[in-house]
Order: sequence, then structure tokens, then C-alpha cells
Amino acid sequence: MQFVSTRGQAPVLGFSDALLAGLASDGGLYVPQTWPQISADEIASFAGKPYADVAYAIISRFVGDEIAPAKLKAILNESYAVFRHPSVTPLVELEPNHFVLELFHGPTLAFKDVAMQFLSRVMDHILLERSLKATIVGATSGDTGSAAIEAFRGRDTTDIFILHPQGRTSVVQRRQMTTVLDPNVHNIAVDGTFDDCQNIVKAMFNNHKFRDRVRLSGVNSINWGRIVAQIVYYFTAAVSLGSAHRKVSFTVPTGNFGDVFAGYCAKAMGLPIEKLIIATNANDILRRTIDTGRYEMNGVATTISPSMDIQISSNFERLLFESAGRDASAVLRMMDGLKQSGGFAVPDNALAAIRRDFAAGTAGEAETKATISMTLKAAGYLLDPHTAVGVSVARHQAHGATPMITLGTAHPAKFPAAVHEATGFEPSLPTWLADLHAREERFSVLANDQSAVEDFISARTRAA
Ligand SMILES: Cc1ncc(COP(=O)(O)O)c(C=O)c1O
Ligand SMILES: N[C@@H](CCOP(=O)(O)O)C(=O)O
Repeated sequence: MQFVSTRGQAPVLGFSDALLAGLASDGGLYVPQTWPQISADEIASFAGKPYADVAYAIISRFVGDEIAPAKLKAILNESYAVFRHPSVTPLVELEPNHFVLELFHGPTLAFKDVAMQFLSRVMDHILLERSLKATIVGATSGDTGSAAIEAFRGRDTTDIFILHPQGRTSVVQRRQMTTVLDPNVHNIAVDGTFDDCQNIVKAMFNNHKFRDRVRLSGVNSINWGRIVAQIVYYFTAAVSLGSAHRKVSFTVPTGNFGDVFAGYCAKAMGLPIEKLIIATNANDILRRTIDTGRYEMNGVATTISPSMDIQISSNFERLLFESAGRDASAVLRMMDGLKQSGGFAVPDNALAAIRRDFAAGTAGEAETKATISMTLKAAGYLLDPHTAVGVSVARHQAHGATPMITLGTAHPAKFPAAVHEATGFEPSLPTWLADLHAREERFSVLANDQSAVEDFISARTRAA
């Protein structure tokens, strides 16, 4: 399997090189050259199989012969053995015909663990085989960072540098990152928003001299290795409700568009998905785009679902590429508009294609809090604020007899203040994190400045 850039000007790469590259050298994102197809019979045969086996059936199609089957199976078995639920990502019925797919049973209590546990092991394997070290960078609004740090801590092949927006994550999210003191872990608090952090990360990838010198690699969902692992749970969830012989819909709390794009990939591979619903908080740029056909930035609002406080939704570029008939020049024009004027118009053909597969809705702050408290009262189920955005939006979608699955992207204990405000009840952390607030923290504060971050990394990485 080969991977092409959404901007059409970077080399076509195999799975391992696409993973190590992170962002394509032309600034685009890698997507598979073709979508492997999974037949209805094979999809139905996933029923009752262990999660790691389904993951192998799906991910091996993208890996091709680059990793020996036994090695890939071992990586997947190890990755999912660390989850604290036997099903890895269980499905819970919230109300008739509406389910929550719990993606937060990994070590850092958010859906990011599902992909990050795989990505760290597979990167480690590729680097060891090539006798290389890499510098991993990532931007986080809270969850990617903690999942990446947990997955990469202590690894000899990598040094990891995570940029978070200072003061804009929950305290639990921050401490999950800053209390990890392994020597290969470096936390940087940036004086800015998540978008500023993500811009610095992308700019470092576009500084080819720096990128090559420190052997830069990324762990945000711009890296195909993240998306490929997130495709799996769309299959396991749909199959447990009767797919491939029954359609399902998904509602996905959305920020950087990686998670919902993985749903699009599952559909492109043959999973019968009726609709993918993009759920946004007050940072509703994606809903406005679906409604109006214009992607228009208007400033980041701070919300109780901070991991979705994003305006530059990176993976939307992958969808634009697909829905514009894989026209890289159209993508280049749109991305240029975004850079020059903070917005662009989605071409009519692409917009029509997007609207066939996706719908979108927004839940504001009051609605999100009301959803948390109502769901606790009515169903005895405690939602985190991100999942609550999804549940609220899903409840407003007419889906008839088609089951609706809302992705449960984080555990409520990651956001105790918001949950307490909504319910008067403060969820406690699981035992392995019980002393989180007593642990020593270590992080450096840097200006919102690419060269300051590059200098910081150059002075510390072992890969240069
Ligand atoms: C808890 C939570 N929910 C939802 C999202 C949004 O996911 P995505 O950025 O893949 O759209 C994030 C961050 O990515 C998150 O951390
Ligand atoms: N919400 C994210 C933002 C980064 O998203 P990613 O999926 O592209 O890594 C976070 O928690 O950091």
C-alpha cells in the first residue's frame, strides 16, 4: 500500500515512511492511494472476535508486507492488553437505539490511547529495525499529549516534545502530562491557543533543515498511523449491532477532525454507515462550513470541552481531498486561502459529496451542562463534557430505526470541575491516578514562537 499527499507534491511513501514522516514534505497529509475493501461477509465475521484480531484484519491492509504478520499481531496484542475493559472499546446503551462507544478505558482515560498505544510500538519497531532515533513532536489541547507521553515514555528510540496551550487544559489533563518525569519526555507550555501550538508544529515540519536534522516525526492525527488505528472501533461497534447487514450512524465530538475522518475511512472500506454526524462545541467552524460551504475562522472560544477548542481542523484537509475528487490543486488553493485570509469556499462538487456522508450540529455550554445533568438523572450515566456535546447533538438528529452510536471520547474524571458544575458531583480518578495531584510537575514555558521551540528541542533531542 502506498500513500499520497493531499497537496500532491510530496513523494509517494509506503506505510513505515508515511508514519515516520508524520506530515508530508509539501505540508499536506498522507492518505492511502486506494481504499482497501472489506466484504460484507468478512465484516460480519468480526462479530465476537477479540479487538486485536479485528485491528489486525483492518490495519494489515494498510501495512502490506512492510511488517511481518507475526510482529504486527504481537504489537496489536500488546497495545490492547493495556486497556482495562475486556472489549477494549465497549458499547453501552444510553437510551433506546442510542449507544455510547466508550473509548476511554486506556491508561490516560481518552480515545487517544487507542491509537497512541499502537503508534508508539509500531514506531519503536520501525526505528529499531533502521537503527535510528527520532524526535517526536505533538500539539495538544490536553488529551493527545497525555496519551502520547504515556505511550512513548521511557523509549530509547524517541524523545518526545509536547506543546500545550498554557492554562487552557483541565488540571487533570495538564498533570497527566507534566508529572511524567522520564528523561525522554519534554512538556512545553506555550503562551497561546491549541491552534498556535499546532501551527508551530506544522511550521517545524515545513522547516526542512530542522526537520531533517532532528529527524522530526509527529503524533497528532496528521499522522496516518493515528487515523488507521481509529478506524477499527467503527467496525467493532457497528458489528456488535448487526453490521454488515444493518446500517448504523455515528455522532462524533469533533475538533481536529481525526476521529470522524476515521469513520469516513471505515465507510470508504465498506462499512455500511448511514451518516457521520460532526458534533461541535461553541467552536463551530465545521458545522458552519457544512451549512454554508465556507470555512471561516472567527477566533477560539474557551469552553468546558477544552479538547475541542480548535479552529484549524487539520484533518478536514483529508476530507476536502477525497470529496474534491482527489484534486490536489483544489486543496492547495483552499489551504492557500486559509493561510492568506483565514477562510475559503468549498467547491460545489466537494460540498455536495460532504453533505451526502456528513451532517453537523452544535451544543453550546448551557446545553452541554444540561445534557450531563439530565443524562445522569435519567440514565444514571455520567458523561464527560466532550461526549456530552456528542450526545446532545445526536439527540437532535432524526435517525429513524438506524442505531445511533455516539463516541465516548473521554472519562468524566478528566474534567472534574465541569462535571461538578453540571451535577454537583465530582468524579474521582481511578486508583492508578489517585495521587496525580500530589506528584511533582515539570514543564517549560515558551513564547508562541517557532524558533524558541526549535532551539529548545535542538538543545535536548538525542536524534540530532
Ligand atoms: C475528549 C476529546 N473529544 C473529542 C476530541 C476531538 O477529536 P478530533 O480532534 O479527532 O476531532 C478530542 C481531541 O481531539 C478530545 O480530546
Ligand atoms: N483534542 C486534541 C487536539 C489534537 O488532536 P489530534 O487528534 O490531532 O492529536 C488533544 O487532545 O490534544
